Amino acid sequence: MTEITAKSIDEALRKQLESLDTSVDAREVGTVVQVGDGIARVDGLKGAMAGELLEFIGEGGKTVYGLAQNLEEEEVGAVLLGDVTAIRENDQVRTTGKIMEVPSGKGLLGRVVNPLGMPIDGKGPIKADGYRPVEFKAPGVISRKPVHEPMQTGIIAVDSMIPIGRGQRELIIGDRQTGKTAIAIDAIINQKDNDMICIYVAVGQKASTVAGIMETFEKYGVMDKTIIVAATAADSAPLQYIAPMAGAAMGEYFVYNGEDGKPAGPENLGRHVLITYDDLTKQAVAYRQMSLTLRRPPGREAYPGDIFYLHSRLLERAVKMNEEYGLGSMTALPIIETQAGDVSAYIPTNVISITDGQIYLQTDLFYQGQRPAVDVGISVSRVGGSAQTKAVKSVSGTLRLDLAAYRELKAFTQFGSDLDKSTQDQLNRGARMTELLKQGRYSTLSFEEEAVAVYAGGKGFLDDVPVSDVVRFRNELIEFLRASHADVLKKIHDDAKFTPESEAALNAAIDAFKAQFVA
Ligand SMILES: Nc1ncnc2c1ncn2[C@@H]1O[C@H](COP(=O)(O)OP(=O)(O)OP(=O)(O)O)[C@@H](O)[C@H]1O
Repeated sequence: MTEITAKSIDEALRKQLESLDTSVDAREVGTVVQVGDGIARVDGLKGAMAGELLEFIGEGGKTVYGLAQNLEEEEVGAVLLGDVTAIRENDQVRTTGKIMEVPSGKGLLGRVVNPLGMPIDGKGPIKADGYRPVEFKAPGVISRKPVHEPMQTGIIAVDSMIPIGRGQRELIIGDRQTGKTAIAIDAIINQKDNDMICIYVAVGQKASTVAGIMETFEKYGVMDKTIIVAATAADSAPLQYIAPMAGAAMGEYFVYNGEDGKPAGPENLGRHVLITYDDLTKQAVAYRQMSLTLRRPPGREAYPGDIFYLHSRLLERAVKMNEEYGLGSMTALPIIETQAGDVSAYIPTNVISITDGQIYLQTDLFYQGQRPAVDVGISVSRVGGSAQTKAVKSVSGTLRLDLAAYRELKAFTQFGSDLDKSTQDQLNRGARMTELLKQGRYSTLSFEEEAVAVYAGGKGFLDDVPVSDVVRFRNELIEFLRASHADVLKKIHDDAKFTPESEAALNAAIDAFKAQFVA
């Protein structure tokens, strides 16, 4: 008989353990100590990670998911994402070992989903190609490329003076009811005939508004390449908080994967995505609500200290990848609502400093009938210039100057009526150029049409057209060119710039149009 020693016991146990071939489920289990206002305090989850998905087991085994937010010494503070009423004190909570993910893939195109990726459009289940984390570390500079391709919005005022490039983050900012959403929607509608995939994230809007937007997209034929992620005003604060990140995650699938669903690379090109966050003010308010109920210390305007980090983390995810990573891009158009034009409030200044430029919309202009109400004097695009099409760029320089001179002179000449001819000419030109920038909703133009419109103004073809007829002149001129001089438009489109030949042909065409235009 062999002698039993500590060593032999140790060996025997070791052998037995090695022969076991089941994986060990090392999830922690804790209990709810307190629940209310959509948040829960959980005891016993020492190893929970920040942002980890927690599984709450409620009444009758019903599972509700939550997000671990506050990691304290004794407890974890979590926000609940589902049916809050199903969770009571002493219910079990398990860690899942992963951070929150949303379904992604082509199956989501044409659908309206909530921030968890569940369909809310009544069109049946969604077949996802995979899952992506809602929090994703933005790629570093080494894998990026400077922004260089245009992202046309089809709006003359934006494309000519505040050009946006693929991969850029351009803020749309203004008071309520100034046409912020209208610009974002027109930009999506303008992607109808190109390779752009669009995502519209609605935060804290009415469900009826979201339904209206879906109908608009369907009407203009872009819904099949668009995903609408909606956390409506009736949804809980955590859902509104997560919505922009969920939308970004759904977009990233297309940027980082090729057409075949495999990772993008030099041979397998990534796709282009346009994402609009409508709006980040409401997301910030939802996050503030969450943070206060979690008893985080309030900072400026009662927002938590990491609100800047929240928005910068989100907007850094807009990218233009380089050749090695498949050249995909994600362009972000965040929207921020200001109160009485106050851009120096906390959230507006934060987002202004994060983005690559902003489109300012002004209430005064809106009510004067200047729509879109873009204040071109203070709107900027910091990187889009290098992405602008040459045709538009060559005509927009004079437009900017004409408008700047006009603004200055107009203020100055309000007091006197005796004007010399050159001042009068500048005022006339400016008034027409300002008029030229007026554009109705859902009437986006291609870049060659925009270039032609600005060209006509800059070359003085409008100088003898009454100001009240300028918009009609522009619209009819474009119709005329489309109908009987499509070759001129096509030439400008193909060259992407004005050549002496196309200019001569265009001048002749505009003259022919003017001869039959009745003012
Ligand atoms: N270019 C335009 N031409 C005519 N009407 C416009 C134009 N742009 C916007 N509008 C009208 O202005 C109103 C406000 O537009 P929109 O809802 O886009 O503004 P918003 O700033 O997003 O508003 P909210 O503060 O409600 O989010 C709408 O009725 C819209 O139809």
